Amino acid sequence: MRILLIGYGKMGKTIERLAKAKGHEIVGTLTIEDADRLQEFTAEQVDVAIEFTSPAAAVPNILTCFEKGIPVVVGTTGWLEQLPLVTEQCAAAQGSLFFASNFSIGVNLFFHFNEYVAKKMQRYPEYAVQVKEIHHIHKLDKPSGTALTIADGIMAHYPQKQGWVNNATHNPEMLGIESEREGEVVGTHIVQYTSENDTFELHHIAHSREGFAAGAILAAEWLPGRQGIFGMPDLLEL
Ligand SMILES: NC(=O)C1=CN([C@@H]2O[C@H](COP(=O)(O)OP(=O)(O)OC[C@H]3O[C@@H](n4cnc5c(N)ncnc54)[C@H](OP(=O)(O)O)[C@@H]3O)[C@@H](O)[C@H]2O)C=CC1
Ligand SMILES: O=C(O)C1=N[C@H](C(=O)O)C[C@H](O)C1
Repeated sequence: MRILLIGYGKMGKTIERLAKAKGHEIVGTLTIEDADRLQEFTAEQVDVAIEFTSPAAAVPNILTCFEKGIPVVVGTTGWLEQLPLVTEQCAAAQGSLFFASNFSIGVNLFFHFNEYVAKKMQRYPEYAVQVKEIHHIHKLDKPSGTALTIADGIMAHYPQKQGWVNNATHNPEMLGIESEREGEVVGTHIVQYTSENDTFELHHIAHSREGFAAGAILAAEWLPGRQGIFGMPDLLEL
């Protein structure tokens, strides 16, 4: 497959290495310096674009891919408040978008078990639930996209929660999401249930970026030929 990499940082470079090892061709790598070059590419030259940039850059890049008819796989986090606009534009342009806050297979299984556990635990009000995420110091968005997906999964089963706050909280109507930035931590997510007597946790630790990159390449192999907005549950049939 001919892949255009929009964003050539930590993720773009990892994806390039794994995609080439699978026999894919990288037709271009774009950074902030040459972002305008996206305009030069056409759907005839590119089978799929993979976008890992920054919260500010993601939506313009997605909309440009729609205009050009280039299917786009997006891993960038921190832009989801603009999902209604993206959804509208995707329908208008008959575009193809695959988005995941986290492309790792392990994290997507974690999402699945998180919902199962939340559904059970909400029957036991003596347990307080909170989410914690730890990432490297370069990360721009807070809370992480993954933590927000985890929070959605918990809140779906806790009708008393009105929303989330980005810190620990004793307010039973809010879900606390703690964010920690530390060194080069790749990505750690924890869901913690605590009572006076005990604590139990669901814990996911990414050891490298290869799991994210491998999932994004699977999505890029799956997306062309499909129209609409898709995510990991579609790909993994979870
Ligand atoms: N969904 C998932 O599984 C994962 C998601 N992420 C998310 O992906 C995003 C990128 O992460 P990461 O690779 O670590 O970040 P980096 O900062 O290492 O890389 C970002 C890259 O995007 C480039 N860039 C910025 N703006 C533009 C633009 N307008 N057009 C083209 N390129 C641009 C930067 O250019 P320059 O080099 O010139 O600065 C850089 O090359 C983040 O939002 C992160 O949260 C990360 C890991 C997994
Ligand atoms: O910025 C990162 O590095 C990561 N971002 C994603 C997120 O915001 O959840 C996924 C992963 O945790 C790494």
